Amino acid sequence: MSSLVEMKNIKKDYYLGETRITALKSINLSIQNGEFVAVWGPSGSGKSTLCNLMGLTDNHTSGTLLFQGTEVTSLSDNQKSEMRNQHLGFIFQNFNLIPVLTALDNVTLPLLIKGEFEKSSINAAKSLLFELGIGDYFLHRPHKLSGGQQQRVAIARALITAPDLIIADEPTANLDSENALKIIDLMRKINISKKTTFVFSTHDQRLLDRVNRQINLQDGFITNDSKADKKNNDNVETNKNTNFETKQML
Ligand SMILES: Nc1ncnc2c1ncn2[C@@H]1O[C@H](COP(=O)(O)OP(=O)(O)OP(=O)(O)O)[C@@H](O)[C@H]1O
Repeated sequence: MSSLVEMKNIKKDYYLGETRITALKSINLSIQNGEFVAVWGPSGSGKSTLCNLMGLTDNHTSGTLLFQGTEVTSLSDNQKSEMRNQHLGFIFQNFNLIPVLTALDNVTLPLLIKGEFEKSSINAAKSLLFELGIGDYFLHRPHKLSGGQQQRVAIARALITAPDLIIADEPTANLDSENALKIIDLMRKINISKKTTFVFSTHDQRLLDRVNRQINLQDGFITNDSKADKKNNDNVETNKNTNFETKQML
């Protein structure tokens, strides 16, 4: 079976006028279904660029990028949008919830965009919000929610279409360290229980013991790509049956 994402000799250049900035230099990696991966590195090392390429929201300059075995450069913009809608979910550091919509409407929207029926979409969104511990807040607009609560709504929105891969670019950057750990733990529980693959970027080394694989970036190169030992994973696996009801901790 093919990898979820495969990058071979990926390079990404940006241009500022005449000046070329090479953000990624010869990246080789593959992401398998079910992995929980942190991309870690200092500011400017290329984490967001890598997330954007994996999320099919930007184009690489050279090399080969396969998503579920399909060469991405062979796809039209419409086909890429379709692939994003069908297979990918996104979580952002600023949460990016629509301010005029309630938590419930924010989570329902991706299903309506996909053409699902309104009633079943609302029911699915509501039940997911309860599953993630924020059901009591479903009629709140984002500004009435804490950062941790907003990020939970954003996680629900990313998850509602049952994507194969969720890309989270610095999902904890705007959270205090306690809530940052809770959000990563929530993502890990979803990863285990729903088998959703996660790739998230961070510059926070304290989050790395929560992952089963870390990819370190420095100046556009992968300097380390390591998987956690089995023991570490087993510790997380033992939490498999805990539910997501952690609202008292938010
Ligand atoms: N749109 C752009 N135009 C020009 N240069 C860019 C652009 N986006 C990123 N860069 C440059 O590419 C390099 C990698 O940037 P990137 O945002 O991917 O790094 P990062 O590790 O995510 O950084 P941060 O943690 O600060 O977000 C940096 O030198 C950055 O200045």
